Amino acid sequence: MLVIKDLNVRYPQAKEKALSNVNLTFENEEFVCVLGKSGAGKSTLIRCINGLQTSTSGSINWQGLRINDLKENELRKVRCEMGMIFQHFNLIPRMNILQNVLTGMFGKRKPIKNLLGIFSQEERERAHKVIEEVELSEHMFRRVEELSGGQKQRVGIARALLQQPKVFLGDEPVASLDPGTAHKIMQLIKTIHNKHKLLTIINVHDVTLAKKYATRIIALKEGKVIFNGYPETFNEEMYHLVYETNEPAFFEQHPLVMSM
Ligand SMILES: Nc1ncnc2c1ncn2[C@@H]1O[C@H](COP(=O)(O)OP(=O)(O)OP(=O)(O)O)[C@@H](O)[C@H]1O
Repeated sequence: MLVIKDLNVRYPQAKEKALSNVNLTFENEEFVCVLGKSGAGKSTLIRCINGLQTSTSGSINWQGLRINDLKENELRKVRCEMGMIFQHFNLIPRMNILQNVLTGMFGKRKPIKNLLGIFSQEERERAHKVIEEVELSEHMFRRVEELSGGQKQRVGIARALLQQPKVFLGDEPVASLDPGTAHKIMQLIKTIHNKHKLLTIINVHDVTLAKKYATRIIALKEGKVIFNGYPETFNEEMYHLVYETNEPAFFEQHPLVMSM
């Protein structure tokens, strides 16, 4: 269980808080999508959860451990339990898929072994298995720079999966992809989420995707939680409030999209 209590984040020199009195509880195996306008605080929230961003006040408890009080080596262990995928993939372009995926193990190994690129047979086999899970086995030795965006995100997912995480975090993982590919990647994330029984927390801009895949939606506005509930209850009124727009909500106009 992940419990966030009275979390506040104010960046140095910032006038407003990026997160303001955030209180949230996540049960293991939930699939949560976080919505909000640009600048609402979504990335800050994700970065706080994996300890990349320190909080100004408040607490984050993961399985009874207070993340924001941990020393660097303890934090490293917690981060190993949190696989992360990114909008721009954060891969090493000149390295091949297998080499990129193997970096997912780095947190749990001796630095010298990482530096020399020494991996046991068992470690390589595990890497092959996760590459198979994201359906990239036949491209294993291709350089990442030659891949499409969707394939790159599959590599990112395989790398995170190799960590054997308990939490899967995504900071806009489908924002750089076309709508069809975005659906395929969300479907893959959901399949992996179900198979590995992960707690998944993902920032998305696309409400339709959130409503289709999430078991819960959280919406942030100016650093505050303004919606926390079932996807089906995130309605047009809430859409207008979150995105400060009078435009009709696409998902309400096209019920067929919801049944895709
Ligand atoms: N490193 C930083 N230093 C100062 N201010 C920051 C920093 N990172 C984010 N902010 C500010 O904190 C607020 C929340 O930003 P955050 O990136 O968390 O929002 P977001 O909802 O993820 O936005 P986007 O959808 O555009 O990625 C914004 O006002 C932003 O300008």
